[in-house]
Amino acid sequence: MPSILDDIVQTKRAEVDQRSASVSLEEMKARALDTPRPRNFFKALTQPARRLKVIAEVKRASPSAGVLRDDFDAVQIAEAYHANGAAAISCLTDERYFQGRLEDLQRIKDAVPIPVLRKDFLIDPWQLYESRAAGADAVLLIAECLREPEMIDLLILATELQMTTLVEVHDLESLIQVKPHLGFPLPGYQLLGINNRDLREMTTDVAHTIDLLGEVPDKGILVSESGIREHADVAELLKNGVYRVLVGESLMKQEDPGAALRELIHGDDGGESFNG
Ligand SMILES: O=P(O)(O)OC[C@@H](O)[C@@H](O)c1c[nH]c2ccccc12
Repeated sequence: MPSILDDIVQTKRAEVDQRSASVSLEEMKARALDTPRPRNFFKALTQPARRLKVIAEVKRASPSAGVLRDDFDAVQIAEAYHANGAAAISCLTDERYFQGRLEDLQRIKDAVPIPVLRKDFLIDPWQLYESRAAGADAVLLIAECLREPEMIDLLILATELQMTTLVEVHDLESLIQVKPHLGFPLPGYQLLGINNRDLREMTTDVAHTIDLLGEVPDKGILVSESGIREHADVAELLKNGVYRVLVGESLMKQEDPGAALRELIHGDDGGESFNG
């Protein structure tokens, strides 16, 4: 069954062709190498181990949910996330499907001291240079969007650029395919994301992460992504040894995303904390 990913990737290819016609690969590379060294996203997510780490996502809209909030100030939301316990920020930069902007990432990077992930559909080296030039500390590579040799090339380039890669899979097959490349070309640069959202059915189920755990080579680099709505979801993941989560929609939909993040981390009884 075709998924929306096929459409998105096609749009991205056209976008990259168009944009690289006005800014050449060489020029983008020069801009990237002229940017300060990235913050260590990998370390922020893995140290100390066995401690809940939340990547809080700044996302205005999504194909599955439409516009998530009307009053949207990317920097203000990122600052609220930082003040309420986020280990890192994820910023959607895709314009067409998520109403994001690369400029949001740039402004967030300047405003908060924690590392920032560029959440987009990255399929071409030009986009990795562009990410680094915009201040991204980490990039997303989605296994279902890339052939294996493309994944390998992009993993090498991201590492050369000193950015962490979040390697995302949904399907079991993709997980089996990417497994040997985690820790490549250098350990300490790749995290594994399991996306709980089924892009064909447009459904999410947190249990999906737990279902795939048997094939996860190292839980210490695992991030459970999507559909995490409340503290009970986090508690269930922690019980299964999953300490890292990526959360967007459930926070963005609340009037006060910072307070929502605090509640997600600690539970609304205010007492029980997995963060100590
Ligand atoms: O908003 P949610 O359900 O909390 O999910 C966040 C994040 O996992 C989701 O935005 C996402 C996961 N993988 C992606 C790839 C591209 C764009 C977006 C995504």
